[in-house]
Amino acid sequence: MFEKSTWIRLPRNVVVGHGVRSQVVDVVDDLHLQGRPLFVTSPTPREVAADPIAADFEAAGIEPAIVTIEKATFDAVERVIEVAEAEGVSYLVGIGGGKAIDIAKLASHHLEMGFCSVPTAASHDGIVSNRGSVPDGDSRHSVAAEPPLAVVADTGILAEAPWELTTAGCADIISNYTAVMDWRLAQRLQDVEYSEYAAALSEMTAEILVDNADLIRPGLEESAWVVTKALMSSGVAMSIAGSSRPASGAEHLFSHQLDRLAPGAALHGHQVGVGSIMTAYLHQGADGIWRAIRDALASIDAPTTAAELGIDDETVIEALTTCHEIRDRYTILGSGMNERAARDVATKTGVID
Ligand SMILES: NC(=O)C1=CN([C@@H]2O[C@H](COP(=O)(O)OP(=O)(O)OC[C@H]3O[C@@H](n4cnc5c(N)ncnc54)[C@H](OP(=O)(O)O)[C@@H]3O)[C@@H](O)[C@H]2O)C=CC1
Ligand SMILES: O=C(CO)COP(=O)(O)O
Ligand SMILES: [Zn+2]
Repeated sequence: MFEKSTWIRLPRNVVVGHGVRSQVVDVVDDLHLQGRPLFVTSPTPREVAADPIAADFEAAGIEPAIVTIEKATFDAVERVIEVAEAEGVSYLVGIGGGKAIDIAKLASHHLEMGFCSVPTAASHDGIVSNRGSVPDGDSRHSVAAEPPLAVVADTGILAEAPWELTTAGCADIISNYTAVMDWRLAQRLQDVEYSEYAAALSEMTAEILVDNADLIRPGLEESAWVVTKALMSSGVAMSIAGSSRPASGAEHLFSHQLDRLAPGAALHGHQVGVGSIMTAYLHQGADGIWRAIRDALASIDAPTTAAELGIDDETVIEALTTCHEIRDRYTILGSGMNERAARDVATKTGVID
């Protein structure tokens, strides 16, 4: 008898466009969310978005509680939970980059409350996904969490955010190519759970972004539009899969390990982009897609070398040779690369000198 079942949890309202920040009140109303919200934000997003949105709520007769967090830590998640309980709020709104949104996501999961995502930076595909990522001891990768009930992405705000945040979001999407290669490999060799729909959506998202790379330029609001739609699509692929597999393979292992070895040196998306150049080479060799990935990254001003990441060559080698250990996720790295092989791929792809 066929007994498989699946739950795909997706946002109900996705609103993207110029000036849609002022529609957060309407979106919440449309979802029939009652009572007071708790806004979870961080310092700059508070100024550019959370305070004006709070004014819209006040004008509608709803007084939001606000927590401003400085760092993505479990202490911050605890603080948000405490404030939510003390203020008697009934839903959360994460307003900011990945830090604020992931903290709101994890807190809402714990509180069993709905939450809405209002990104102020198109910096990675966690803005829509059902995955939350907050450093936990040595662990840096995402865990299952609450997906947002709604996403409101104001392209006016996203276009004014620092350009490198947008190029990081693009690179996170471009890395879907190698994430899907790893997922297919793991399915063939380890029979891991696999969704052709999620894999196809993730790959197609990377393709569309690369095909539109010439629209991705600083100061162009259309760039924010193209990138945000890709981030949404990639987040949906993760929700369909019920895991981050469609958007996270060995290139993400490499990035998570860099986060431990060189904390804060580079943005998540930039690290996975450089990782993707190398893991594409490992999958397909010299004549494969690695050059196209490198050229697409270069064309949008994303880093393609260790030096551009601000990370030294030896740290790249250490991350490459150890990152297979950090998670139970089968990838092209198998049971690990030795130092010579790591140096070879990093040199041949120009990531190190
Ligand atoms: N859930 C998932 O699948 C994933 C989650 N992540 C998580 O996301 C976080 C990283 O995300 P990221 O967005 O880079 O980090 P942040 O939220 O820290 O934002 C990066 C920087 O951009 C600033 N900023 C945000 N929006 C604007 C704006 N509109 N204008 C000017 N500055 C702005 C922030 O300011 P300020 O410091 O004032 O807040 C911060 O300094 C990490 O915690 C990581 O673990 C990463 C990948 C995937
Ligand atoms: O960043 C992600 C997808 O782009 C999430 O992946 P991880 O599960 O590896 O954290
Ligand atoms: Zn990512």
